Amino acid sequence: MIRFVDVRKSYRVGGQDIPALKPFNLEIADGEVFGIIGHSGAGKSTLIRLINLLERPSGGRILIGDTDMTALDDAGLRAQRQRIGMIFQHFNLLASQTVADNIAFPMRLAGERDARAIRARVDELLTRVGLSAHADKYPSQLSGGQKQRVGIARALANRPSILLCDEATSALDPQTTASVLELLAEINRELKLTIVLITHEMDVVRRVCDRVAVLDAGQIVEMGSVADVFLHPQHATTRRFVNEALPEEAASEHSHYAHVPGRIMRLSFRGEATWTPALGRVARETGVDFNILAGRVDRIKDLPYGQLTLAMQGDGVDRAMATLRDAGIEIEELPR
Ligand SMILES: Nc1ncnc2c1ncn2[C@@H]1O[C@H](COP(=O)(O)OP(=O)(O)OP(=O)(O)O)[C@@H](O)[C@H]1O
Repeated sequence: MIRFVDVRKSYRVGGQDIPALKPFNLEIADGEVFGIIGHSGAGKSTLIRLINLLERPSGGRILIGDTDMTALDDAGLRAQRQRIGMIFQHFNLLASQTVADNIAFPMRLAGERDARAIRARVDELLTRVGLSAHADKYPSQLSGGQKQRVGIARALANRPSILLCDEATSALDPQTTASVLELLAEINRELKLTIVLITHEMDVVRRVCDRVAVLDAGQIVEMGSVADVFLHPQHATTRRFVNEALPEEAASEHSHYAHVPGRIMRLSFRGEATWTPALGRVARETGVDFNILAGRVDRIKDLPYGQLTLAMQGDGVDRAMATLRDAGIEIEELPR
């Protein structure tokens, strides 16, 4: 477990303390994929860098398991940092070293001298990230996605229990992003690593995270399971991020529905409810008419979900809503 207890962080700029993170508490469970989303300057990098103490907090304590990171001396901190791997937006590979040497670097830094043990571990990691044929290449000979895979292999070299991802897919195209996120999900599943990632894209959170915190101007303004936050965003900042991930619906919502007769409902289906034929049955039973205005079926990590915006008409609308709710479908009436 990673625990932030009353942590705050200010930067000293020109003799003044500028707050970057207001006091907060946060717990990240072992084995979860935890996302931190926020706009530029919200404090995401600061927060993630506090975990391995690349930034020192201005107050409060950061605990990993039973270890108070803030109380360690330099040697203790070096040892703890080996339990924490990190990957970066711009990969931070050593340009003059081969892929194999980049991956071996943290092992050598940790004092490993056995060349055969290093080679065996490098081969194992190259297989895991799908780059076995590229061991002797240099970073400049690789694509962005391949460079990030080297970054991931390097981060895993010393068998960490935590992996920090600092905008790890922001420099990649959508398809490469999807494959790197799939690799992170696989690593989380198979190695039971805790993953903390920061991003400014809700789609990254939706694909890979279990829980998410929304950071706005140095404050956590919303936190919860990705399904809850994604399907029912509460804070204005969260809504903006979710709408960016659902551009069609967001654009059509308020402008186009004004002339549509009936009551406008947004239905959210999760898990099994996504595939049940509840709508047709309820329409037959209650005599309501419905008109589909927008819809989407997708996944939140491994959970199938659907969202439908409907215009419903007829005397049975309230009864239809109650029946749909009984079937496990969440319904929200949109203001007109
Ligand atoms: N080393 C520093 N010295 C002074 N101020 C800093 C420093 N690092 C960050 N800040 C300030 O702290 C605030 C939070 O910055 P931070 O980099 O954590 O945000 P961020 O959400 O990661 O943004 P970005 O996505 O642009 O990196 C910003 O106002 C930033 O200007």
